[in-house]
Amino acid sequence: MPYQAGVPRRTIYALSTPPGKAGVAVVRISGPAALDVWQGMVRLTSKKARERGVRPWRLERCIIVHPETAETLDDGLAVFFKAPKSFTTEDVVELHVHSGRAVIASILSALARFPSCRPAEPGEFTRRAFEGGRLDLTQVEGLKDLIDAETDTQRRLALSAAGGLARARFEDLREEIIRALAMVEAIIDFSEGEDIEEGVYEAARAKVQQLRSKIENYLSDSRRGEILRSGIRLAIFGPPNAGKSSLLNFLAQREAAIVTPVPGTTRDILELSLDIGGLPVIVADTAGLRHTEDVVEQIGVDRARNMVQGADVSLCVLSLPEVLTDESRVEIPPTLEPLVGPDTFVLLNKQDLTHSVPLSIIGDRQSWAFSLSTGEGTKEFLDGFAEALRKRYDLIQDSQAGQPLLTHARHRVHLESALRFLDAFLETPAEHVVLAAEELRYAAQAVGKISGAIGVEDVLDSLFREFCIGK
Ligand SMILES: Nc1nc2c(ncn2[C@@H]2O[C@H](COP(=O)(O)OP(=O)(O)OP(=O)(O)O)[C@@H](O)[C@H]2O)c(=O)[nH]1
Ligand SMILES: [K+]
Ligand SMILES: [Mg+2]
Repeated sequence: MPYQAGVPRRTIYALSTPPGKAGVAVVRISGPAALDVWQGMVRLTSKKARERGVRPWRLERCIIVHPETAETLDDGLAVFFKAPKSFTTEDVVELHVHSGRAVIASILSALARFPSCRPAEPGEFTRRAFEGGRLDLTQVEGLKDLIDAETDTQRRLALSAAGGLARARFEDLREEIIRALAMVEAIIDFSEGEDIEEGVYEAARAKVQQLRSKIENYLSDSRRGEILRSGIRLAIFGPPNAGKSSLLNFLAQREAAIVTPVPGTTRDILELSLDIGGLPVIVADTAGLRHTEDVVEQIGVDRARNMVQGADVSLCVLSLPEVLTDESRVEIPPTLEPLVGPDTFVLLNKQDLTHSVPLSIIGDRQSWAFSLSTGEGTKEFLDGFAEALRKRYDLIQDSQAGQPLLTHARHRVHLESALRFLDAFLETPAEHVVLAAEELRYAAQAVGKISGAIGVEDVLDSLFREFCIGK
């Protein structure tokens, strides 16, 4: 339930670690009655600690007792986070206990004895952190992405969002729009009969021009952030029997796809989520592309083409002995030409079947020659390919500067709408200054929606005073 002023909040509790047998479980309690829970259930083990009383932010040895019967439920540790310096910004108590079904059940049912406490709803601790202003929406998303992260890149991306990088950038943007708005508002308020400094409207326009290129800059990230968060979609394609399914199996390190000497083995698309050099990649194996009378195979071929066209990255696998010319050059088979773009990676498989070394590949596409049968050249491919992906997604290791900002489609939607409002402002002639101001207000709101901030009046008031207005 969202926070309502004047309505006292219930204290919530939940097991914050996964249920099951484990060394430690954490039960979290947040809200005004957290200290009552401490008084009722935590008995500090050391006499000294008992004499000192509750000290916030310190992990204390204790036994956990039932608040009514005083029966010992477990032996563990407890910590009190005093508001507002806690995750939720409320008083929080954490009980670190043994993770066993009966222990947890006894503690949760003891907590239910407090009339001011109730079990937390899913995500409610984070929701309180958001309502308490501890986290904005981008941080909430970052936190969720962090928990879901399966590769190093995703972890890094989520961690910087959770740490407030996106929040700070969007907040800056919103404040700058409000500054421009304050300039325009000044014109409205002071135009009648009073002198206003020359060129204020022009200054506001110049500022909006700047902001618009900043936003465009954020938007022109080739959707890197979203792609990295959800996984790079990679399509493996090529003629039948080139070794596409063998490649998928090599990348997955298991026999995921059927491999046979029969051309046309793969028909349906087979997708796997893999970690390639720390990057999340959704790899799709596809049917070999060739002309066929077989209806089923034809469907597979159509699907393969669509897959390649819709993928973020495509990898063309060819059988080296089949594409090598007499002059040791590689020729892309004409049937594949339309699908092989300048960004397509080319893999020349079955190097074990030929003695000649390929001299060049048409164009300057990145390519590797190897043999999936003998393993020759596969390590070089894997390292080089991961490096190429990192380069393509512009990931400068451990540098926040290289990290894309927009990790959710939602961010893009709001930024695009902000851009439209800024454009509308720029198109509004100076004599319609009231309408122009309205566009800027919408633009600020659109950016505010990214972080979940609402209302601009507060910031407006304080910023308004900063402006130098003629007397
Ligand atoms: N000599 C040699 N044979 C290979 C190599 N890689 C794969 N093969 C063999 O080539 C045949 C075809 O391999 P697949 O992986 O099924 O090829 P594909 O491209 O998926 O074929 P389709 O699904 O039919 O389009 C199999 O018999 C593999 O064992 C290699 O590097 N050298
Ligand atoms: K095959
Ligand atoms: Mg196959």
